[in-house]
Amino acid sequence: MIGVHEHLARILSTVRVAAPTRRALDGAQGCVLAEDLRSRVSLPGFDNSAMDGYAVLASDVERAGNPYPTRLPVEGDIAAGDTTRRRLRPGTTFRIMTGAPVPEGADAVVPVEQTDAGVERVTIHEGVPHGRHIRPQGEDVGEGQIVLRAGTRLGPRQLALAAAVGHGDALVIPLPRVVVVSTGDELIDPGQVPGFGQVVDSNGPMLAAAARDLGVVASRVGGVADDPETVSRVLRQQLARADAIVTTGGVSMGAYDAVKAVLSELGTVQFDRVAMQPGKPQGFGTLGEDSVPVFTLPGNPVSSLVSFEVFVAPALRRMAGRPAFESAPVVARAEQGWTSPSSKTQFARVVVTSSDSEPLRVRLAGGQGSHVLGSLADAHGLAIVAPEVTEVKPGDEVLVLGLDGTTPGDHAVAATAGEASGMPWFGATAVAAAGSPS
Ligand SMILES: Nc1nc2c(c(=O)[nH]1)N[C@H]1C(S)=C(S)[C@@H](COP(=O)(O)OP(=O)(O)OC[C@H]3O[C@@H](n4cnc5c(N)ncnc54)[C@H](O)[C@@H]3O)O[C@H]1N2
Ligand code: MOO
Repeated sequence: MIGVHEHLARILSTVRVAAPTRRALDGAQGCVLAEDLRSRVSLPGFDNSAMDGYAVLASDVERAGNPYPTRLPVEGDIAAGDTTRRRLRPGTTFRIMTGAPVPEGADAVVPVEQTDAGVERVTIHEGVPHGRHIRPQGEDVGEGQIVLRAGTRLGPRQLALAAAVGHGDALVIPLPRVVVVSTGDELIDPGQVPGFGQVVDSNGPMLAAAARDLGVVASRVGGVADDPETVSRVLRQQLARADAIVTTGGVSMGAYDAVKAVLSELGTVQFDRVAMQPGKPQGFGTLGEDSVPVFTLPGNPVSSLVSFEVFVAPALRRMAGRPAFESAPVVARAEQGWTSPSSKTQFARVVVTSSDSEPLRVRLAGGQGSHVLGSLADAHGLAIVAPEVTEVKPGDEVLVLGLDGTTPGDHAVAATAGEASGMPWFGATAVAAAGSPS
């Protein structure tokens, strides 16, 4: 038997970051940048108004107030999108909208609320100092400045910035395309009612969803018969469209374990018994001319999910140009005791709870058998119990790896502190403390 770290090390030293390719921003979400992006413009691109109001020379309105307001003639309107260059003559004003270019000669904007909102002439009740409510050109980003570094993952905010500074595309690491292949004569498609001896393919939808949750592209082939010729044909077909293949089932000691039979002859896949529970029978290697990584996961549903989280997810992140582990396990305290197999790393499915003042706490999410799907759906994380530990006692500290890309405790904080007390972070105090927009 080999250790979890040995199997993972072999995987991570084999998989490669995909070759960069240029993608339109709309198709680059979730990709990692393979180049530094420089701003092609300055942001804002021109001095513009932060308020709906009147562009003025501040000195013209400095005396405006009760009981003596200032009256100015309005030379016209400037709306956002107005591309005419205008000049403000001292002693006059333009009505201006938020985002519209400030006319040359104006050095402040009086918000409409401080006026009588006049169209031809405006009465200003309260003046503004020089520069007020003008967003100066280049205040945010300077032209030529590097705004996003190679290695940055493009999420909504990064895509917004890339677009705003003049880019329509970017050189990125493409998202790996994963194909999940479920093998087993007993499998039928989701939505069908199983007859005696039949089992619905739940691993396929689960692992494809887990891969998408991770931010890669996933598809699946369900119910592949436990017959070497069929498995071999399906794998060869999928090689053409896959950057990684994940199979489930057919890798233990059974007489009909076709995946093992086929891949023992093809490619570099090596089958090992990994000292972990669940997830003992594992295989990994590459296949085809392009050395596509192939992960053969055990068929038991919990075993396949744990194997995905521990071995496949880090590899896919690495292929996508991301760190293999983006969030470290957190420490939590066991609420109850449980046993763990000797000389194996145990990945126990746990429910995580938290309260404001105490450390995170965990309890087992129901039965721990490798086939137990009901409680798998309730779990928030996997408690990692070291091989030398055979018993976790109440109060012991354990490390917990989040499931579905979450950090353990996040959901618990939301559920306990949030819903129970009316989402205090959206409360009146929090909003007032955040200040007013400009
Ligand atoms: N003699 C031994 N038998 C077994 C050993 C062993 O060491 N010696 N290891 C056990 C362990 S541990 C595991 S894990 C399983 C792994 O088995 P396979 O990978 O060969 O998987 P199958 O036999 O095909 O299926 C196991 C189990 O999972 C169900 N299954 C399979 N695919 C799916 C799917 N897509 N969706 C839902 N459920 C699925 C299948 O019906 C079986 O019940 O081997 C032990 N045996
Ligand atoms: O590894 Mo099996 O996954 O122990 O049930």
